[in-house]
Amino acid sequence: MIEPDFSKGLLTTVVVDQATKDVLMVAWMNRNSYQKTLATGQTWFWSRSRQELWHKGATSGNTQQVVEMILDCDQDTLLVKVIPAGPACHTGQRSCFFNQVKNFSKGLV
Ligand SMILES: N=c1c2ncn([C@@H]3O[C@H](COP(=O)(O)OP(=O)(O)OP(=O)(O)O)[C@@H](O)[C@H]3O)c2ncn1[C@@H]1O[C@H](COP(=O)(O)O)[C@@H](O)[C@H]1O
Ligand SMILES: [Mg+2]
Ligand SMILES: [Zn+2]
Repeated sequence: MIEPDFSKGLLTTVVVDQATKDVLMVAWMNRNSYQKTLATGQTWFWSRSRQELWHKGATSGNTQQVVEMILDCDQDTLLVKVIPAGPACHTGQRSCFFNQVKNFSKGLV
């Protein structure tokens, strides 16, 4: 099995909805959370702010069932395709990405 490269630190992890392809959240994994994710089929992260192992949904119930894990070309970023049990974001939004900065698409073809 291909192995992640932890030599530069935590694995940046992009979580997408398997069905809609929406980006749900970006978080970080250490070796332990990576192994836990592989072993359990649910997402586990290393919370940088709380400095603790974090099983996504442990308190909210909004766990993420892993469908596929893909490493990028140099193995330092992980894409995880999931089936979410509920909103990914602690605000209740489905995705953490709802703060539109600017939309340049008007007038583009
Ligand atoms: N549930 C979430 C959650 N879901 C998605 N995210 C995103 O995950 C990112 C990475 O989390 P980190 O803890 O590593 O946060 P960070 O970016 O280093 O620092 P902060 O943003 O926390 O200041 C956050 O920036 C959010 O964009 C969340 N970040 C934090 N939580 C908290 O996690 C706790 C447990 O929630 P559940 O796992 O759903 O039970 C609750 O206290 C939630 O407030
Ligand atoms: Mg943050
Ligand atoms: Zn969020």
